[in-house]
Amino acid sequence: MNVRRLSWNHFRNLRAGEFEPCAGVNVIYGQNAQGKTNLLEAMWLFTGERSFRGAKDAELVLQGETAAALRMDFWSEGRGQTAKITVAEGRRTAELNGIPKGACSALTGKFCAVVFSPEHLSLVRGGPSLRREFVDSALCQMKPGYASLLSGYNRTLFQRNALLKDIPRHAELMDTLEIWDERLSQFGERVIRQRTAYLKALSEPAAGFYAGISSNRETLSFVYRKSAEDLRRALAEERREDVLSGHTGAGPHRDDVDIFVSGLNARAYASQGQKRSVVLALKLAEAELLSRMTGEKPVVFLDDVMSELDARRQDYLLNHLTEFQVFLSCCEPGAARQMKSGALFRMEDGALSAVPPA
Ligand SMILES: Nc1ncnc2c1ncn2[C@@H]1O[C@H](COP(=O)(O)OP(=O)(O)OP(=O)(O)O)[C@@H](O)[C@H]1O
Repeated sequence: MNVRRLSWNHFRNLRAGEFEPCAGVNVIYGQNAQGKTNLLEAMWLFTGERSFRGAKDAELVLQGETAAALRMDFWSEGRGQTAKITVAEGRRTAELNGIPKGACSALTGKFCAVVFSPEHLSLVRGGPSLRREFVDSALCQMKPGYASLLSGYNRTLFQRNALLKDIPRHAELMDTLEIWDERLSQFGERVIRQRTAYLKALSEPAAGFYAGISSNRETLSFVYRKSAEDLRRALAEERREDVLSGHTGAGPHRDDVDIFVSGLNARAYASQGQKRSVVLALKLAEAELLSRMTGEKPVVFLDDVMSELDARRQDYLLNHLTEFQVFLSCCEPGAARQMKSGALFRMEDGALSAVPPA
């Protein structure tokens, strides 16, 4: 899968323009606030997902204008395809190969990508919910039934928590808790099984990418940490505490993923560069698993990834991710000039220009 050509009109600070990236690594450099992330965001929207910055649709339109338009020619499913996105009146609509598709989510699965942005560092630095979210959103993409399983679990959890809050005022409700415990543990055990299996599959490519990024000097591993070994039993044993707190204390909504760099917990011990490398390895491994499933290599967007990485790690990203089409944004073109192949572009005040090889 790769992007052949992108054109834009009134998308954020990108007024009107187009570019034709190469099939390998494309480096977009420029000073702060020139539009590099905006360009990656424009391409990312063709995955059918929301902006990776969590932006509202109305914010995507150039200030003072009423609509933004994007057009992407890309290679997917063995043929050239064209998709268009229009952002107007606060919503995004799409067209694929000349056919109007309505909401942009209709593009899901047509153009696949993974993205690293500095906010994703909280995957290592932040609390457990972000790590659960990473696994859950990957599973939602890969396993069609997972989203409904997860929402079944969350719905049941919500209902059990509501009941826990009612019990102090209506003691007779205590007897009904058992039904919810049974339902919750059935959903919960399936969620745990799926997450564990995904992380097991992810561990080999993630370890491989991390070994590459660290020039084989460090290792990456992770384990799924359950809040209870036996969920059914934990729910029964902790009923009294749950009633007192009004919350369910055990279950996949409390689980975590422990990440280790060379055997040490990354959240507590990893350096800034190591944390960045961990997130990169996880994202690339996610791309690898997606490609094993779909038979297509997703496009990789790396926003502002180079800072805090030493020369060897930068070299890995620029010269060793040969299987993927990569878009990488950075402030300084220095490291990119060491690229053995690939293309270099300069972004200045929303205008993109190709920089000829030195
Ligand atoms: N809807 C919009 N209309 C006009 N300008 C916008 C809009 N949205 C964002 N911008 C402008 O785009 C610029 C930011 O672009 P972007 O986030 O792509 O920067 P960047 O080149 O990635 O910078 P950095 O290196 O700091 O991350 C800012 O100047 C911002 O004001």
